Amino acid sequence: MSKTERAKRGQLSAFSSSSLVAQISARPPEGGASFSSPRSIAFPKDAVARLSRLQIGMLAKGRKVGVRGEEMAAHYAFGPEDDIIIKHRLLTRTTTTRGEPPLKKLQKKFTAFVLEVDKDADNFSDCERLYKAFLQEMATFELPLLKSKAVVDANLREKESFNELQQQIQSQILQSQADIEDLKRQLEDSKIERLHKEECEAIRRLIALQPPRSETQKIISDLEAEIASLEAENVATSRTLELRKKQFSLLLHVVDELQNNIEDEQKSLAEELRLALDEQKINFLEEANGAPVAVPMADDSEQIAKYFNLGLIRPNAGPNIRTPATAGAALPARIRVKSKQSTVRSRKFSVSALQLEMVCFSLTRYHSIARASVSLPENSSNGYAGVVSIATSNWKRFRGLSCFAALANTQEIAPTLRELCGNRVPEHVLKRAEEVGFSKPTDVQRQALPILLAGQDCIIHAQTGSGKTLAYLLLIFSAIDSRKSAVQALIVVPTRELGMQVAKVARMVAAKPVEYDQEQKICTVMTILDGGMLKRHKSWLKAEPPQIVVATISSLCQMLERQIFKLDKLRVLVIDEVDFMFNSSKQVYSLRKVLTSYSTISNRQTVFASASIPQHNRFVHDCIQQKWTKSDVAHVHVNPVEPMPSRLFHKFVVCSRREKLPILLSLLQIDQPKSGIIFVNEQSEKSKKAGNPPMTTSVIEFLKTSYHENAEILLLEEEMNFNARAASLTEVRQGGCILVATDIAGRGVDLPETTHIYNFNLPKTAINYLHRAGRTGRRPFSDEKCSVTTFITPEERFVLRRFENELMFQSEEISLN
Ligand SMILES: Nc1ncnc2c1ncn2[C@@H]1O[C@H](COP(=O)(O)OP(=O)(O)OP(=O)(O)O)[C@@H](O)[C@H]1O
Repeated sequence: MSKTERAKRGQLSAFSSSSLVAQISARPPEGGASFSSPRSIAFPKDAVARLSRLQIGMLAKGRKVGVRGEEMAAHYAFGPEDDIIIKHRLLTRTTTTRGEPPLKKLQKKFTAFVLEVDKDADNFSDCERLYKAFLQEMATFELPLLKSKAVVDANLREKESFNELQQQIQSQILQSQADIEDLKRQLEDSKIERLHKEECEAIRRLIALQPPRSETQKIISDLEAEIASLEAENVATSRTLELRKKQFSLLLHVVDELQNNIEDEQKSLAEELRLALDEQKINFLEEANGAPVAVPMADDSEQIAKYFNLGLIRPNAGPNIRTPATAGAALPARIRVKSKQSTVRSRKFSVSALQLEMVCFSLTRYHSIARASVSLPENSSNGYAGVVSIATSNWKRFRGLSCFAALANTQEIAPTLRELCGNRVPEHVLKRAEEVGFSKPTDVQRQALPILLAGQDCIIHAQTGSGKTLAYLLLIFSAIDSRKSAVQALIVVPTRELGMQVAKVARMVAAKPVEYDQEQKICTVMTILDGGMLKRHKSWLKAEPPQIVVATISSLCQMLERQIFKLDKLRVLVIDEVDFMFNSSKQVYSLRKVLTSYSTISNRQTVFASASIPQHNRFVHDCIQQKWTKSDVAHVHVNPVEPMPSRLFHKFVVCSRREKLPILLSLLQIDQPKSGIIFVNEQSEKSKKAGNPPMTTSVIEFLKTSYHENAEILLLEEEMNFNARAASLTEVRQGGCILVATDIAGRGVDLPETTHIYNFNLPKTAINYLHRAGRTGRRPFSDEKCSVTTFITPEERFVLRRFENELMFQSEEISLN
């Protein structure tokens, strides 16, 4: 389409059919032009006269057209929408053979007419002709407009009936939906009814199987009688037991006294003997000057008689050395058996010179060892003041010798942590451990470290607060290479709190000691704990993987599943609080995966640790069977007859539930604990649903309003967020706080300042009691007495008694009246 055509169309489009009709019908202004066109047509002044004739004729025609236009407009009375439709149709529809839209054609005729009028010539007849042609063209519009109007009317009517139909359908749909809902409800009801009927039938059948009521009542009354008699028997047995206990302790006391008397007597006789011997040998020893001393072999009947009288020698059994106090001052000593095959050394003992001599004497006298000697060097360079040397062709003969056994009864000199670790643990770690006060090993460290450092898998089973963490950390430091950036040790813990604590100890021991000049790459420790910062860990692991990872099982598995890191370089895997992890249905699946799928026993050393491993023999068997550990796994069970630290003093208060809070307050006021933990059971689901506040809240609120001593009251429970929990623990570590906590603080958390534990609710199991109680008495070499007080209702007494039997402790009832 050309520009001019588009312009024309634009002009025409500004012309609606109605406006055209209106324009045509408009009266001409007085004395002005008789026709108005889309563009205002200005007649030149000199042409007015010439046109006057034409004007008169046109005026008449114009009026005619105008009247006609008004009639049409009135007849059709189109609205603006119709106007648009008609305009569109008139502009676009082509009805003529020349293919022009009607309006364009009409406009052309109108334009031709106007131009003719505009001509400066006597062309009235042309104007007349063109005017008629224009009117004729206009007449052709009448029929299409009527048709359109009819179509529009029909459409409108159709639309209305359609709307009506739609409304009807809509209401029918709504009705049907309501019917469907009704039917559904009926179906559900009938299903429930059927289920109830089936249940009723099953119950009826079950009831039919039961014996008659009278028979059951008889059985119940028989059982009640039996229980009553058992209870009576139990009471009688308890009384007898109490009596026996008292008798036994009296007996022990008497025996102790007797033993003391005997020892005093022996001491003075031994002193006498020593003086006599000294006198006999003084010259000989002086000559020897540190060289091996020959023990008299011939004619020693007098000596034997003396030793025998002193009770130091039993015939055919060798020397009976019972305590280091039996003779003279104690010296560090050792027995050395030298043979062709090898040299065997005994442990280090604390014995006196006289005892060593007696060992030699015994060996030569009773075991026919020709070459037995004792050396007593003046200055001991090797740390031993005396060594019994036995030269023999077959040392195995001496293994079961009573003198070894006898020396074993003497007080053994405990090795230091450094001696235990030897050169397996890096020097900077040992130095740092000593710097923070870990120089003497605890029992569990003494027993477990040789096994761990020899590379054996191990189950460390020892009392709470006994130092298991340091034992496995020392193994880790011995096994990893701090120059290699790879996860070489993994410690899995059950809670975030324990994870944070283990990581803290690991970082503390890994740090560079003060005054340590040597260049040393310190190994890094990462914690992956629940609710932790996955993104930060990802980039850390990507940039430079840490050597040690401390993780809770769920977070760890998340990372392993997403392959954020792998355990292909793992050398040590530690599972702390292992019994808890295996007992938790949420954790056990992931734990098994870590033990068997993500890493294998052949590539790593596996360590399990806990203060409570119920059915430990079964557990050891499972470890081997399920391939969680190698088959030579060692079970280091320290102090199995005393599962709890002996310096805990157990007490209990019997009271009703309502009395608990005031009694707790009175106890706190009496005990005045520097630092204490009040353990409260977690809120049950039933209580939560009933909308009751948790017990922790009640205790906290009560203490905050009633306990006015100089101690802050803090809270630790699962519902708190990670940061709030960490903040509570940090504050409690500083001391001077009373912590109200659920069992979340019961496992592994190390708060050495804690002196008092209060079980506001009786723990659910004996194991829970053990771990709660174990939050106190956590200074390995301290004698400080700590107390555990449990609040029980009268009905709970038998449960506490069961705990006492299971955990082998005794608790004392206290009364505040
Ligand atoms: N050799 C040591 N010398 C001095 N203190 C030690 C030694 N070993 C550990 N400790 C301290 O003993 C306390 C208890 O140690 P740890 O937390 O390892 O006990 P645990 O056996 O793991 O107890 P739990 O079973 O309750 O977790 C800690 O405060 C620790 O610093």
